[in-house]
Amino acid sequence: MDTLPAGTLMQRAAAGLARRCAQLLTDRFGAVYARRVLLLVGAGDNGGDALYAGARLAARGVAVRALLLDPDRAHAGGLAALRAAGGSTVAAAPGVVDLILDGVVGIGGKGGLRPTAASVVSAAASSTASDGGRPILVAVDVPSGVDPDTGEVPGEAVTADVTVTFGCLKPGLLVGAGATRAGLVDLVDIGLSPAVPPVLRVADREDIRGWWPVAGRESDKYTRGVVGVATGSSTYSGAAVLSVAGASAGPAGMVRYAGSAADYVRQRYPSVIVTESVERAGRVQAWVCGSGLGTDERAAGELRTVLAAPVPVCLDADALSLLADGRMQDLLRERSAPTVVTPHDREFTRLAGFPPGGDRVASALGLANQLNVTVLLKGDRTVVASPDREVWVNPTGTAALASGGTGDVLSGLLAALLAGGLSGVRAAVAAAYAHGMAGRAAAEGGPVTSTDVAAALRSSVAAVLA
Ligand SMILES: NC(=O)C1=CN([C@@H]2O[C@H](COP(=O)(O)OP(=O)(O)OC[C@H]3O[C@@H](n4cnc5c(N)ncnc54)[C@H](O)[C@@H]3O)[C@@H](O)[C@H]2O)[C@@H](O)CC1
Ligand SMILES: [K+]
Repeated sequence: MDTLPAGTLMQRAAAGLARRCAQLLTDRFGAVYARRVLLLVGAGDNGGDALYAGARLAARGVAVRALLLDPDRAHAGGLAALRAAGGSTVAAAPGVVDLILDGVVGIGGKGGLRPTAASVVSAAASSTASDGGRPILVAVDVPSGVDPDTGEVPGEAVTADVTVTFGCLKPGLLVGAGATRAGLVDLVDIGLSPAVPPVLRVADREDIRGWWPVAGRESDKYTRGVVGVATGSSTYSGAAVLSVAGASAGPAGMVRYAGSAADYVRQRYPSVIVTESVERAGRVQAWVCGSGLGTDERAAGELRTVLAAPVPVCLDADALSLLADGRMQDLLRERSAPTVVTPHDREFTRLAGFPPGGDRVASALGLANQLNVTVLLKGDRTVVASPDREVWVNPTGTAALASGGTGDVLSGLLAALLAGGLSGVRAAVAAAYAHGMAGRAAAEGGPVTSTDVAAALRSSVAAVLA
């Protein structure tokens, strides 16, 4: 990087940005020529990228106008290039705009958009495209107002259709409120190799296929793993059935159920070996414990037995409520086998003593460190963080999964992956990925219940592994 001339990276960024804009214009309007582009230009290099990209578009016959937020500090080279290519500046957003380039702030931005910038952005966004629709909004590097490192949106921010980002995927484009502001994220390679490994990784299908335990010719039901399900109760028998459904869609060779919903589970899943308590369940290679268990003395006893087992454990729902008790947390920290917890925001707050807040990655890492567990923090972009500071984001999430009982399916599947021999992190990431795909598949048939997600899970797993 030291050997590159200063402007080289900016030229590469601008070239990638202009290419993407040209493609968006062609897709929507059939051509690039004579389209109208408005650049919103801040005082830093982010504005410079926008100006150079604007110059490239102007050279292709686009009518490019630049609105400079701070005319005296606008990138001088970029502005000269734009003018030389036939572009011009304007004092206010024109009425007709086909595409807006948000070059207000990039990675140098602090806090939400300042008031002047916010009003310029909202005036521009309310202009009309030449086909009568809304202009396409393309963010340069990050949507201005989004914290690039955390995804926090502390005030006003741009909501983009597409974000063209340079060099690496910033965490703020992948998690939290920032992810929903970024729209589709396009990465432009500008020839930078990161000095440190990425903090945040996004799971893809190849990862999941590579990790998922597959039965070989030598496998039997025990070598494929036995998963123990300690969820539900006579009152909450549905939770038991949903966890068993999740566990059954995983790679484990056998599912054992232990709890007071045993009869109910036996009727629905004749292949599941049922008992009334964890103590009497026999050997398992991993447990899932919590949902529908209740929080009474009996439930606490079952959780203690699960925590004492020298096998991986996935804890959810009522188990997390019971863990708000500090003595239980000591049992957790003493475990040597992997533990995964799968909280939503309220459960996270109870466990950690603080809410996840805007920086979901830092929060998940903090809890993972505090409890010595892998944390799967549920959300639109579920975050998985391990005690050794590995962090993944799941890209398959869908609003369809925000429905009661879907978490039971997820934790059942996660435990089956633990029983199949995956590490806590991989089991969590793979379960979230497949669960998201099942949620999407279920949503194709209309409003989704957790039963639909459970029903879609097997074929979604098969599709991911195909
Ligand atoms: N660092 C690199 O290697 C590269 C950087 N590039 C571009 O350079 C950008 C970073 O440029 P800079 O460091 O100059 O910083 P930015 O352009 O991101 O922002 C700094 C400017 O924005 C103003 N500002 C800060 N917070 C604001 C807020 N909340 N509301 C309104 N204005 C605010 C500041 O007064 C300052 O003038 C990247 O995001 C990227 O677009 C690219 O050209 C490619 C290479
Ligand atoms: K921007």
